[in-house]
Amino acid sequence: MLKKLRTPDELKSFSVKQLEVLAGEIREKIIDTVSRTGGHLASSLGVVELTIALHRVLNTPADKIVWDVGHQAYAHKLLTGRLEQFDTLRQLGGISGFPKRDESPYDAFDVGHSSTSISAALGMAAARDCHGSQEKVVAVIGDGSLTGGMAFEALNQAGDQQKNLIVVLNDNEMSISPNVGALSSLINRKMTSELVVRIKKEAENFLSHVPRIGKDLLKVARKAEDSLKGFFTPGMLFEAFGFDYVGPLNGHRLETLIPALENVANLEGPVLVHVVTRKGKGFEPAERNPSLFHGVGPFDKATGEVRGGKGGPASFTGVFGKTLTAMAEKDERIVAITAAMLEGTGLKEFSQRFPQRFFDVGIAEQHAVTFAAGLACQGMRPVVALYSTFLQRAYDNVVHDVALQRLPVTFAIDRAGLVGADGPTHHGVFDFSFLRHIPNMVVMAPRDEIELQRAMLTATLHDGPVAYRYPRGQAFGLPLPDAIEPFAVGRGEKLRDGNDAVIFALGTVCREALLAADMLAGEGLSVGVVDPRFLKPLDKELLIAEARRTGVVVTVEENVRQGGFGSAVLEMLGDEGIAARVLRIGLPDRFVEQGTQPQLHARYGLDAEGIAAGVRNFIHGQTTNPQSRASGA
Ligand SMILES: Cc1ncc(C[n+]2csc(CCOP(=O)(O)OP(=O)(O)O)c2C)c(N)n1
Ligand SMILES: CC(=O)[C@@H](O)[C@H](O)COP(=O)(O)O
Ligand SMILES: [Mg+2]
Repeated sequence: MLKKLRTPDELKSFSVKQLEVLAGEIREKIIDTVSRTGGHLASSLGVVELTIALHRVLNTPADKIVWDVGHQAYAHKLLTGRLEQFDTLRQLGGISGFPKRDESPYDAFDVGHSSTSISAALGMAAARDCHGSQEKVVAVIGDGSLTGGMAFEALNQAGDQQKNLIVVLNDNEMSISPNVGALSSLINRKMTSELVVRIKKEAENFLSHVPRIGKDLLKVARKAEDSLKGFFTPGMLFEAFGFDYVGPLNGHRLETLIPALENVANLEGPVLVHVVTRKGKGFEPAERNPSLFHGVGPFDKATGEVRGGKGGPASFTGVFGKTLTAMAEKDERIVAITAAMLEGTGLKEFSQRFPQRFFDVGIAEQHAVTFAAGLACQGMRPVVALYSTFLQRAYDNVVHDVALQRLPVTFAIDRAGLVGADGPTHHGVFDFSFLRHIPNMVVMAPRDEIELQRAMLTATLHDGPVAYRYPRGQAFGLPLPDAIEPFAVGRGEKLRDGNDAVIFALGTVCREALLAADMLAGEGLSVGVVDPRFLKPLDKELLIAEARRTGVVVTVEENVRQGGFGSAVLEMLGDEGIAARVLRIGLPDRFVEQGTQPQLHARYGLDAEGIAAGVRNFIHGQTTNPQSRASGA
């Protein structure tokens, strides 16, 4: 059936039985493909019926479906003409793991970061009303993504404007890990007993003071099933925002889901449809362990065993998590904060060892940073572990709430550089540029895991904001020393002498620069390598001395060239009046596509061969890096 389907419009002629068969085929295709490509399996499996029902009821692409995060849109892709390309999912040159307007007219909004769907859908609804057209606009948001503040900013405006807008809340009680926060307790109707007692007291107090009807209301409330626990429904929350509330609906029963959505589609004003689904539905290992199968690498579809999961060096994330836990044993001021990325940021062990000093704030990066600022004001040493791409959300909080007050907040920036298959929404290639101009910040990029530990200790000893960044994936397997030695702030290290040119390589690219220098030595070129360690403050003395000595400088960074480390070196040399030729190797002024990390490093001249080619050409007089030119820099 899936093979024969040409457009989602054809779903309108299918019986519910046929649609159920189709759902099975879609699941099979998703499991089979993701078992080879890796990807966001559990979230996509959970919304197969919901996706079918939406496409059956709506007239897409005229009607708009705005997926939040977009990691659950695989069924949507299969229903909207991408079956043939589906095997290329998340591969270099293949289809994206997220909705993309360039990829299909059915993809209404580009996404990858969470909590944007209601804002974007409301914008579309407002535009529709300006144009005087009639299309329907639907935002589909998960319970995890609803913890992001932007979702509430949008609900606030939507309830006020009363535009025709449908928000589908896909409630599977999971973010990547189990969902957190008071809101999730309300939505899942699993209020903790303290919360129930508190609400009960407050509500009874309130109701007993309502003139005339208060006492009756109180009686009703008391009689309600499970006392007041049953009286408070998630619907009340959304109704308070001016939405009509429909639900909770079983998100896997097409025979009830379709008519319910048909009714909703005819309602006026904003409507919130609460749909309950099971993350990983239809693949037992994913249902059992939805966190593992949230974003998973290739696996054996017969057993659910994830391939290549064990063995090999620890990841940078793993070294960070272990080291922070060890440091927290010695320093009681250290607390750790994650924004819904417990496993992703390596904080699981810390959370178990120090439950009182660990905070998962939900998908709320801005709040995470300002919350850390509050902790720091009161003498704690908060470490906010965020992916580079998600820290973008909290830029003003870093500036205004942390740096301005010179608060000792540490930013542990994971997934810095090119992350691979998630692609342009997730590459962490801007943090050098958006951090280095902030006064009071210290910014480090360790070249390996030993240096990561040193950066971590340096951060806890420094009385002000510090950031250090490290990449996705395995570290180099270096033996970690028993004692960690902190850096002197602003001091780099010369790793190799050379007279024809010097490479300043910041971060894990340093290792590739050393390999490049080896290659060039084989060709008779003498190239030095310096690890600057600090993006800010720069080790001026060392960098200027090396620039003066060789007169030929090559900077290397896994960040956009605009405003990054190379720019900092150019500014320094300009300010100091040093005449040196400078080549900047880094990422171009455009969004980098998806692909494996090695593929992308090679494409953008950031591996040893690429760096060697750039340096060789530059020494021989070519003024720009050929790799960057070929890739559009
Ligand atoms: C701003 C931002 N922070 C963090 C993430 C990482 N992330 C992706 S999906 C996800 C959980 C989303 O949970 P939910 O919306 O409930 O969707 P589900 O996977 O349960 O279907 C998180 C934390 C993100 N994409 N964007
Ligand atoms: C959709 C999303 O934002 C996350 O699931 C992200 O893909 C996780 O990335 P890692 O696999 O690097 O943890
Ligand atoms: Mg969820």
